[in-house]
Amino acid sequence: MAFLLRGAHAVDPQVDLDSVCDVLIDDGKVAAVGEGLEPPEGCEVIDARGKYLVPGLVDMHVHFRDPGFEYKETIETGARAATHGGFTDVATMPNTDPVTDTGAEIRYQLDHARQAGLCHVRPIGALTAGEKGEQLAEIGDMVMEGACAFSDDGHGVQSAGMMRTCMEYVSQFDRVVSAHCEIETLTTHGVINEGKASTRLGMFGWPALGEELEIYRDIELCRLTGCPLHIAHISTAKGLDLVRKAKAEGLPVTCEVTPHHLFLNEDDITPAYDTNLKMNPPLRTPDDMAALDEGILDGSIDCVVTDHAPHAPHEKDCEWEIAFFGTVGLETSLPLMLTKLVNPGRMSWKRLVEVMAVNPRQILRLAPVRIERGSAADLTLIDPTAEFEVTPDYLVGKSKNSAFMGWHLTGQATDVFVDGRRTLADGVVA
Ligand SMILES: NC(=O)N[C@@H](CC(=O)O)C(=O)O
Ligand SMILES: [Zn+2]
Ligand SMILES: [Zn+2]
Repeated sequence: MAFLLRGAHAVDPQVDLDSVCDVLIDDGKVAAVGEGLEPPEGCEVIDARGKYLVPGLVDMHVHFRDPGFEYKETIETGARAATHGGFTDVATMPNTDPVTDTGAEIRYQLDHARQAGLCHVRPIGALTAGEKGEQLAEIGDMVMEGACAFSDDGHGVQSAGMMRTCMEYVSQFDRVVSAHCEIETLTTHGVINEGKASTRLGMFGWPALGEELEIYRDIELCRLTGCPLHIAHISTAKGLDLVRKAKAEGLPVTCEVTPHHLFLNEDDITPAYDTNLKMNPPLRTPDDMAALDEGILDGSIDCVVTDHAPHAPHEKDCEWEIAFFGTVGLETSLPLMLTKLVNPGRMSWKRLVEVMAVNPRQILRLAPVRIERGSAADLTLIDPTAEFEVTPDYLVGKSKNSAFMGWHLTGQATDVFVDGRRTLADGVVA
């Protein structure tokens, strides 16, 4: 099937493209980019005037809960949510049951993703067997089967010696270690950021120091081992300063931020105590939020990820202390970035494409996708003016635990193409 997208504003900093043009998709590839293109026989013409066309969006940190917790999300329902959110690629974290720590588990995910037939699913393998932090996982086997990166996300690897071994081992392959930075002896029992929020509410605090110390440790291990390091869901101003310094020294260090840490802080938790605002790491202070905002705009933060963490109603509809950690995010990430940063003119479209498409592909060692002849036709078409409210019905994923429920947002993906197949058509998942 061929498609001619007419009159979209195409943005791709990789080929210095930022103009209104036509794009022809044929045989899974971008077949032509130009003005006044004529549709070949049997080609579907899509009126894309007023919309933006960008290289397909990538979310390099999601939890699809499959296998093991399919009541929260499956690879199929997660892929539907990703597609609805405008993504062509997602990288899935290995804290499944069993943990994704062997080649067979990587193959399971790729097989199920193929059956779903929507976005590309790029499995991240565990660093240690069972994410127990004791023995190396089958890292070589997982590379062979297609693991795009390695992480024990859900925890930090607590032992510095074990983390060193992991990084030495991974450094033999062209892969990055994504580190959930948290020293658990500092965060045990914590349910909310330590400081004003924990004191006022009388709840166990979760200190920023737990993240900052482990970021420091992992940067030094990166220096020692040469293994590329990616800091997952960075949430503190000091942690970001450490990443900035490491980058300035030329170390192979990158980091990501979530929309919830960019657009919410600990003061948003009261008065409602909405447990959808309980996540790991916790919402931090307004000052941390301001530092992350600066970091995503100035290039210190490399990409935006959702940490899409689906949970069932009974795991959230309870007291704050016992609620599970996490919020879904795939279907609100792009709309939030547009509403809060791009539409008000604080972030350029070029920068949006860098943080949501170009940089995550680089970090995951995926082939680049460009809006130029011959590239894979993995593309996202965006209506920056579409207004909607985040409601349970708007979310097509299996779980509805969104920290942004009830928000009014402007801008969303209308169409997605994956290898030239139209997986989202006028806002409807194929
Ligand atoms: N972020 C969360 O609050 N939860 C994640 C775990 C994680 O990303 O560390 C989960 O798997 O539920
Ligand atoms: Zn994590
Ligand atoms: Zn996570």
